[in-house]
Amino acid sequence: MSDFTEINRRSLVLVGCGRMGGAMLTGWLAGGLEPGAVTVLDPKLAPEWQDRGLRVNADLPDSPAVLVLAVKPQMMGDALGAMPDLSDTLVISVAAGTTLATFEAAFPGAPIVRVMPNTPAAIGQGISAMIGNGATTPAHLDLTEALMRAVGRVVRLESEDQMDAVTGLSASGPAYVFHMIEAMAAAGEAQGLSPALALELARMTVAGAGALAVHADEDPAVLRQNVTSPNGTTAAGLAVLMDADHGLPPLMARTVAAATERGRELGRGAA
Ligand SMILES: NC(=O)C1=CN([C@@H]2O[C@H](COP(=O)(O)OP(=O)(O)OC[C@H]3O[C@@H](n4cnc5c(N)ncnc54)[C@H](OP(=O)(O)O)[C@@H]3O)[C@@H](O)[C@H]2O)C=CC1
Ligand SMILES: O=C(O)[C@@H]1CCC=N1
Repeated sequence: MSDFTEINRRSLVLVGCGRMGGAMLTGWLAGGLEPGAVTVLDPKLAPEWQDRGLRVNADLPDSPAVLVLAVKPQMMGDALGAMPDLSDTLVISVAAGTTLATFEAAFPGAPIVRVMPNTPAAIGQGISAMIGNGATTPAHLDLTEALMRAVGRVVRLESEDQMDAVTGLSASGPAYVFHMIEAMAAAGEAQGLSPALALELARMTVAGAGALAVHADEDPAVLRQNVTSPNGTTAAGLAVLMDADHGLPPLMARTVAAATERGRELGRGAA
């Protein structure tokens, strides 16, 4: 259980309870956040969140401990425009792109932390990166880390400049992995397996390999070599996948670069 004493006493406001906000809220409630201490603002809140003891689309409490902004970057202007003065509240944003400077303009003098989580947070297996502005104290950063640890691991960044690359790697990354499952399953089907069997094999291969990569002492490169018998099947497959010109490395480099650049665009206010 996380120490949410301060938040339970002063409350938390969550603005936007969609895929990411909902995933985090699930972990926080499981981690000891009291439902009555949470105000959720979301005009189209999913039915699963009704009747859970949360304060839904209610007036904001006086001086909440934390305000979490989890709306799309394109909606952030509207959301910020509806916020009162919250000078004694820790503001946390999970929005891609939107910069600390944008939030500082909306909440002058407030402690603000940008966090970049990912959706495995929904099952407590997320990874979040965080960076605070100049008004954050160690206590603010510790409180943010406690919240995000309730839904997975946390790393602290040295500079906000790293945030777009983090977004392009670990926040968008689950989608790349899900697509890899889709691609592996389709490839298995092309070799004659049934769709259901191919999907089960692909899904569990990615899940098992991911778990092994986390729990094993060896680097992923060594784990890959452990699978690869000289002149065997894996070597034949990897000769295609690891091709320096047409394989996964240049494709993944372009993928993460495109996502990173999109984060920068969103930070400049692009629609
Ligand atoms: N999904 C992901 O994997 C990740 C997302 N993020 C970030 O999280 C944020 C949310 O993304 P995600 O959860 O995917 O988006 P969703 O669209 O699933 O959730 C956003 C929610 O906020 C609601 N909303 C819109 N405007 C307002 C408002 N003014 N006040 C209150 N609620 C509002 C939306 O309602 P409606 O649908 O009616 O517009 C929706 O329910 C984004 O900034 C994104 O960059 C970060 C890391 C990973
Ligand atoms: O696609 C997006 O813009 C959001 C941010 C990272 C993951 N989803």
